[in-house]
Amino acid sequence: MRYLTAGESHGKQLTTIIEGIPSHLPLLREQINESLIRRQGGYGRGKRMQIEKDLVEITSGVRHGYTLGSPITLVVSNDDFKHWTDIMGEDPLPEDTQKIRRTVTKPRPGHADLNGGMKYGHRDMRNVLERSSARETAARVGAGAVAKVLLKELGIEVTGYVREIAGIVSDVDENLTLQQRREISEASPVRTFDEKAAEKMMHAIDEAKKEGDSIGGVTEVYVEGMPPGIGSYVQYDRKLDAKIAGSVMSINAYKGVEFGIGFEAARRNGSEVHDEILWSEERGYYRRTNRLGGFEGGMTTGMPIVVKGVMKPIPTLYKPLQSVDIETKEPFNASIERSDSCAVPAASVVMEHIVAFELAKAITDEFPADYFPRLKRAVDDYRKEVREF
Ligand SMILES: Cc1cc2nc3c(=O)[nH]c(=O)nc-3n(C[C@H](O)[C@H](O)[C@H](O)COP(=O)(O)O)c2cc1C
Ligand SMILES: C=C(O[C@@H]1CC(C(=O)O)=C[C@@H](OP(=O)(O)O)[C@H]1O)C(=O)O
Repeated sequence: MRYLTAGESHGKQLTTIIEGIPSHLPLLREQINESLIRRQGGYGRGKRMQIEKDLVEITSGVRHGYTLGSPITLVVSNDDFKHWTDIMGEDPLPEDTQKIRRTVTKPRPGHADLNGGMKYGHRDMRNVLERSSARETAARVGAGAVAKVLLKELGIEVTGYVREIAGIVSDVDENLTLQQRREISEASPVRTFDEKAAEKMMHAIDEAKKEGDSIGGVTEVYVEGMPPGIGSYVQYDRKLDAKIAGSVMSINAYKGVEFGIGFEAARRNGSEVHDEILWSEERGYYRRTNRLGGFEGGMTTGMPIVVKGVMKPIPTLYKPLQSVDIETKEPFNASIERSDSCAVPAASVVMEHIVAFELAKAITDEFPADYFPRLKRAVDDYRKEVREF
């Protein structure tokens, strides 16, 4: 399985092409829309999200509610495009262009503007920001939503939520089931558990906004139902935890990844890190604890996968941060742009879908099948086999 996305933030549309989804998987447009709508929400988003109403059009690969096994194309229109037709059109510019050019020459620290401009020779850095914008995560969530449908049919569920914003931590009772995690976090405007922490987070977002600043945080994804042994220890590039980590790091503004207790492992003895192995007639092999977050040797253990990602504060600030105009080489203080002040709640939805895609890819790599019922039989047989090990 693989996918590509295309589209500029203020261009006509976002397009996702997904390859490798087996045929005969039941798939409805509404299942993708549900994910897209969730991504748009969350406290702290800016005015753009009031303009967009992300709804998908499936233009290939699905017929009468089932996948065909051929590439699936998803299209999400940018409603904002109608305000940008003169700036974003594909036709050559007319002679007298001064009025509509409005080139971006002031790079924002923390965004892709300057490096992208130098690399691609774009002296109008709009050509960079249009594609580096996290608008693209809508296209990625579309791919992840399809992956989630496949996983669910195989008894694997994935959910994402917020653990921390601006240093305010929301604890999660580790005994909560996936369903409980999903219900509680969905009900919270900051997509988290502890109501007191949620209040403080919202206050922090309001304060940041007032001060023209931005804040980051930590999101967590929790997965139930992955069979053990998915991924591999035999070659570095087959380790599934490494693939997930790379994928999470590819989300805009993500700066780090942890599995289970993560960096805390550096501060504990081995006896307080490793998860003891138990067996019962009822459950087969299982672990007393899940501090390693569901991975050993690059493979799933069969315990829930618990992975965290850290999102830096958003780079576009109203508060001045020094930069240099590339035309005049003069210093300037931050250009005022419309922006989110905190997108951590939305990013938790993005991360959920990014992880889901990696998992679906790992499953289809492990059990190659072009026909979904054959894939399901292979996974069921494998579950039985490892249960009897
Ligand atoms: C859901 C989401 C929304 C974002 N919204 C904004 C925004 O409104 N303004 C902004 O400057 N950056 C925003 N970002 C972050 C930038 O896209 C990101 O910092 C930029 O692409 C540079 O990439 P890097 O931070 O990974 O180095 C957002 C990120 C995510 C995941
Ligand atoms: C459009 C989305 O997020 C955008 C991500 C983003 C950025 O620089 O990453 C900048 C903002 O866009 P604009 O410049 O149009 O206000 C966000 O709204 C979205 O999530 O759908």
